[in-house]
Amino acid sequence: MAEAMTAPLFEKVALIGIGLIGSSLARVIRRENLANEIIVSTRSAETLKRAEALDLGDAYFQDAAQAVEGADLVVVSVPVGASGTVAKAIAGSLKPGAIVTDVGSTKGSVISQMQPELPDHVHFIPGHPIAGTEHSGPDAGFAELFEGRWCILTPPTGASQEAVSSLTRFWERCGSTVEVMDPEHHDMVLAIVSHLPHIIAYNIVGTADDLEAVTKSEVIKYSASGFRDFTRLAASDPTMWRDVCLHNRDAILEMLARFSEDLSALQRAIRWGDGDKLFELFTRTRAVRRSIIEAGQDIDVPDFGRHVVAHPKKD
Ligand SMILES: NC(=O)C1=CN([C@@H]2O[C@H](COP(=O)(O)OP(=O)(O)OC[C@H]3O[C@@H](n4cnc5c(N)ncnc54)[C@H](O)[C@@H]3O)[C@@H](O)[C@H]2O)C=CC1
Ligand SMILES: O=C(O)C(=O)Cc1ccc(O)cc1
Repeated sequence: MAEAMTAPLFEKVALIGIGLIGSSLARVIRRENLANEIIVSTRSAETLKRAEALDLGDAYFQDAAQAVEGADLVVVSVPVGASGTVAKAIAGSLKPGAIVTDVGSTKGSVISQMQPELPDHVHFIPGHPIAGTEHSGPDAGFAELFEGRWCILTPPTGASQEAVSSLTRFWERCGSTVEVMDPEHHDMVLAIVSHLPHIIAYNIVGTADDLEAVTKSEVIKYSASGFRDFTRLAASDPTMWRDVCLHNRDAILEMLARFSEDLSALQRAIRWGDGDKLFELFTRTRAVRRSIIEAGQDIDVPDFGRHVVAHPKKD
């Protein structure tokens, strides 16, 4: 009975892209015995060599088409702007009945890039683990990344329930809880909870960096304040976040417009000395933080930090 619990879910898994997310998957797949064979593929020869040195898989291919041959599960973990190129490259080599999924931070755009390229004989079930760090590359990954996190699946209408269940079981064995959602809803929700915070962080750190010409090293010197939290997000991978901004454009612009209005109201309250308004807002936002902690959804940042320090960026 115990053996059935730990039996591999897939015979052969192909991981296309072996950065933070792909390499975390490789590690958890091996640790949890989720597949008999792990095939690793990535565009750059240097990254592929590094993945091999880290012993992340059983076979390594620069050519994604070769990598997916005979695979039961294909996980595409590349910057969202590269999804269409990858789908086109693998389309002709996919095994009938294979599940093709991705981990991209945007869903509408990934679906419109990948869906038209993929053959009808595969099950395309897009996904997004809500788990990550500001680090990238194969060294940055770790098997525990998905533990206690959400993973959102956005299956197209008419998708095979069996394929959705199979992918759900996979993510559950990685430690995540799965939620199914429409891609449009996903993109709107993620715009406010993930994309905007990163954009705001990039902006505030950029502004401080511009000011540094005037204040010299004071930005670094006094950064053990609120600014430091923003610098972690603003250290995230530039390619990944450029693609997120370009590929969730409408939802991000809508949220940014709302954010700007609220910022103007805050600016007005400060200008006119409206202490009540400031106090009311700060009390409301403090309650949001408390409910996140009560729901057990706060990320232990120091622990995260400690772990990723041991796995510095390498891509
Ligand atoms: N970094 C994070 O915290 C999270 C990222 N994601 C999503 O996961 C995906 C991957 O992100 P990371 O692993 O963080 O990125 P990463 O930069 O660590 O790794 C990306 C990988 O894709 C490869 N790659 C790039 N273009 C390629 C192409 N055309 N063909 C084949 N391989 C290609 C790179 O060589 C690298 O191995 C992105 O779509 C991102 O939006 C999702 C959740 C969290
Ligand atoms: O590092 C952080 O705080 C993150 O927010 C990680 C992250 C980045 C992108 C995603 O699509 C999901 C999670």
